[in-house]
Amino acid sequence: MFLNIKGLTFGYRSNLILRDIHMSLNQGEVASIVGPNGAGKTTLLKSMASILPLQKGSVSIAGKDVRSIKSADLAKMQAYVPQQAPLGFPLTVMETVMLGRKPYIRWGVRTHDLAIVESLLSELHLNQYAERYMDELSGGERQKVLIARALAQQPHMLLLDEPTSALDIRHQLEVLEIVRNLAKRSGILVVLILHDLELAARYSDVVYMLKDGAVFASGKPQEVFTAANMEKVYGVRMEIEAATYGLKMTAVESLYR
Ligand SMILES: Nc1ncnc2c1ncn2[C@@H]1O[C@H](COP(=O)(O)OP(=O)(O)OP(=O)(O)O)[C@@H](O)[C@H]1O
Repeated sequence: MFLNIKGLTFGYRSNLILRDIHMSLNQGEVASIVGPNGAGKTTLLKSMASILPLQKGSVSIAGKDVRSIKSADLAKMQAYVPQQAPLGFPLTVMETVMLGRKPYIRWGVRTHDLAIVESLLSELHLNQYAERYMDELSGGERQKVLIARALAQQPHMLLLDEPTSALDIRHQLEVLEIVRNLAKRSGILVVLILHDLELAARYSDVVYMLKDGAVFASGKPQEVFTAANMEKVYGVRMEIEAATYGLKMTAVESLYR
């Protein structure tokens, strides 16, 4: 297993958020973390990314405890894209994506770094924005640039917090297809937080469904997205059927009325 999480428990002050999480993920897999608002998805992803300190339990990557990996090495192994990133001082799209190369750049930008950035801008159809400043982009365009920056890191593990929330349907599919191809082609482990469960079913090999900070169900999409699980976790009665591309889920009624 490439990523192993054992007994991860985390709290903000006395408030327990994650309870005894166990996860095992392989390279080349696309895994989604789903669950209702406040279930602990972002807290879990930040714990995986070593942004939050480990309080209890362990996280290991390629057999190594993350606490024993130097932060410069960790930056080459994993890339994390938050829901929203602060803009900071003004940078162009090109400069922002180039920041992803930082862990590899010692004395200056090489033609190799430039080639990687240019190929990502082209793959994500961002070339025409290369010289634009980040605050001159739409929310969706900015989200794609942040994904390009993460890919420029050439990580073994890509952690994306709701990468499609600001994107229209065409760009949602574009981004998810790019990351899925990357997982399959380059053997990267991709972990996504997704609220759109049909997209999660369509693009994930494995799904972790959280409820109140614990893993309620995990496995293949069709094993996790059952009407019984949806009712218990989301409090919504749903009809779920197999579709050409994954699963079709229709909310029948909320149980809170
Ligand atoms: N910095 C913080 N300090 C204290 N509590 C926090 C902090 N960040 C998050 N929380 C709390 O932790 C819980 C889990 O938050 P988290 O952001 O992990 O949930 P989530 O499942 O990602 O939610 P959403 O779907 O709404 O993004 C929430 O109750 C939230 O209020």
